[in-house]
Amino acid sequence: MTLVIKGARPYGEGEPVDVLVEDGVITSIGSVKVPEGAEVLDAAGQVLLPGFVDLHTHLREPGREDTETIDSGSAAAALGGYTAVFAMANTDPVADNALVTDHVWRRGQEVGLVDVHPVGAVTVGLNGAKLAELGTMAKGTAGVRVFSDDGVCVADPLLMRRALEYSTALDAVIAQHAEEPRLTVGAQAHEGEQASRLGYPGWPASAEESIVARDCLLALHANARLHVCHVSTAGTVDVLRWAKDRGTKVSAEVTPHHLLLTDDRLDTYDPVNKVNPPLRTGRDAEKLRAALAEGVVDCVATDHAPHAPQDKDTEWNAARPGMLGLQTALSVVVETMVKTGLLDWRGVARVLSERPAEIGNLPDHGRRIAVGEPANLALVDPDAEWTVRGAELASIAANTPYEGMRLPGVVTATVLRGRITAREGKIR
Ligand SMILES: NC(=O)N[C@@H](CC(=O)O)C(=O)O
Ligand SMILES: [Zn+2]
Ligand SMILES: [Zn+2]
Repeated sequence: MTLVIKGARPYGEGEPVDVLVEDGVITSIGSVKVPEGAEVLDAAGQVLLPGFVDLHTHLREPGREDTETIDSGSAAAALGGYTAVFAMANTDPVADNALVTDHVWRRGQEVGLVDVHPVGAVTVGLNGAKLAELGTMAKGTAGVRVFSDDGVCVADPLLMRRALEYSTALDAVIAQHAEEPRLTVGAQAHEGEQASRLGYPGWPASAEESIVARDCLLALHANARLHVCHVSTAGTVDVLRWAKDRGTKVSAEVTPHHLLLTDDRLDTYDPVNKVNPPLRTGRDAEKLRAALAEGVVDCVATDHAPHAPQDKDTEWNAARPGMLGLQTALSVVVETMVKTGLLDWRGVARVLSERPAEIGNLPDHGRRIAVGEPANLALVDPDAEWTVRGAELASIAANTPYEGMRLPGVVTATVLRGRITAREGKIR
């Protein structure tokens, strides 16, 4: 299996080069004579990046295969430039045991488009009452290294403390959906002017920030690793900075939608904009962008959350929160971070690939583009634009908030272990 990527610029830097890939490994970079029988990817004018890694995806299998499967979600991921994704545990049944986590891993490998790493639940049934068997999931075929009750918060501080303590022995990380549930009862939108005007019960910033602060302290005292899911407020950035300065082993992600969208969009009452945590203010989005550029927020994770029309196209209060993200993430990062001069392509590689691979403990993803390294790669046309159409995305569900938007940056090919998984918008 030989592949030559012709004329790409790694990290968008320097002169165009050819990259030779043999048996899944980069074996030469420079001017490459195409070996007989080799596949050629013409990459003139394109940026070559390490394949993206998504720490936060909802694939809905098992349980809601009418909205997304490991198959359809893997296709969306490959088309979005991803070579590895972490599938959240809030499925039905919940991924709170090795039977489910090993199934998700094996099914992902069968599909073969992207490495699907199951996230294990922290508590049995996501009920927040009893720790799940983290050790059994870690020792299974899937080798689970990320645990989360995402969708709900591990609100009990004693249970969170135990989970953090236990995770250190497994070399794992606890990813927290930071939402103090007592502060968000009935909440429908970011607590602020816009929610008051529209008459929605508010989701206060303090519900997120208080849990992040608490968990940082728990992690610091346990010398454990904490990952904060979908950071959405300016105040959380301040808490993270404080915790990191004190040596807390905390990492954090921001979603593309919290970088680009604000609660201004709620004027239309369209539930496509309903998400948890809610879209915040322009000031929050601006601070999140700066924090991502600086590294206080480590990476971008999609929180790709497919929903069926009957659960989403309803009146606002009844609609499920969440939005698609896998195929639009790169473009939203280009729009918010590259076009604004906050990140160069090296920075894009850091926030979409290198840091998430480190946090998720994936040794073969997020690697340097260099000889001897595994060929997990994404090729991006930096000058192209495209118009988002939910119906055309690979996901079964179509709940994209970017419908009809024109966005910059097109993923033209994705390579997993030397094999092309997506090319020119089509799955291979
Ligand atoms: N983000 C969301 O609004 N929804 C997620 C759950 C979650 O990430 O909290 C989902 O599973 O649909
Ligand atoms: Zn969540
Ligand atoms: Zn989520």
